Amino acid sequence: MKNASKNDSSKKNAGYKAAEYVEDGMVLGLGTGSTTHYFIEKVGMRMAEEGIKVKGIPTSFQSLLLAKKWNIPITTLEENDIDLSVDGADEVDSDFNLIKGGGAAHTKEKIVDYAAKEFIVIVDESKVVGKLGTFPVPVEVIPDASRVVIQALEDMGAECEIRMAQRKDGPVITDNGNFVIDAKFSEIASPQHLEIDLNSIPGVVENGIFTQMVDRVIVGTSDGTKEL
Ligand SMILES: O=C[C@H](O)[C@H](O)[C@H](O)COP(=O)(O)O
Repeated sequence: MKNASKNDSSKKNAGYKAAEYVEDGMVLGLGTGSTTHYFIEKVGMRMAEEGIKVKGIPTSFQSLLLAKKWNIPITTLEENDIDLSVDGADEVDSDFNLIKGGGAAHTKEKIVDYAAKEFIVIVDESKVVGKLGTFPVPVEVIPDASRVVIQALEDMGAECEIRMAQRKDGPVITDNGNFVIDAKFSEIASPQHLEIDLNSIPGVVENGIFTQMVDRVIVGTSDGTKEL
């Protein structure tokens, strides 16, 4: 699913630009993925070089490890509100609707990103689309419900695959112990409605459509950034 190294300088430009929005004392939502990697890196560098102090709420085990690497103190939603969350996306449209979950982290990401006072999305140009839906919608599902959820998704017109692990036999297991079904819809007419409809299938934990929550989209290019 991932397109990790291809657009690295664009991802770095986007991640580093987002780190300019971080202020001393902020609690940050730390998204997941190869673009957010650069945001976390730059926040860590600013802490070391400028002496700013922040705390982070990771959205995955991957972002927890990265935060630890850069000495960003970890906190939780129990203890703190989030000032700013920064996260990547697999697709973003002109209304700032997103598909996320290419790294199977969308459930925690949605909790953290929705809870933030400000949410910035960082992408390279390949993620900007006219209409969502080329990228299949990741749907996290309780393992026992997989078959019936696939049936319900197919009834809604999707082609479905349980996401398979690499270097492990069998399905990807999320940080929450669940499976991910990648659901390819031929058309997503209304992201808002689909986001709600998918979550009303019993057994679905969360889906990767994010709507009505993004404040700013920073697009990294090979020589800088632009905003949508
Ligand atoms: O589950 C993973 C996340 O939603 C990522 O933020 C998304 O897949 C984008 O990742 P990347 O920046 O690696 O393309």
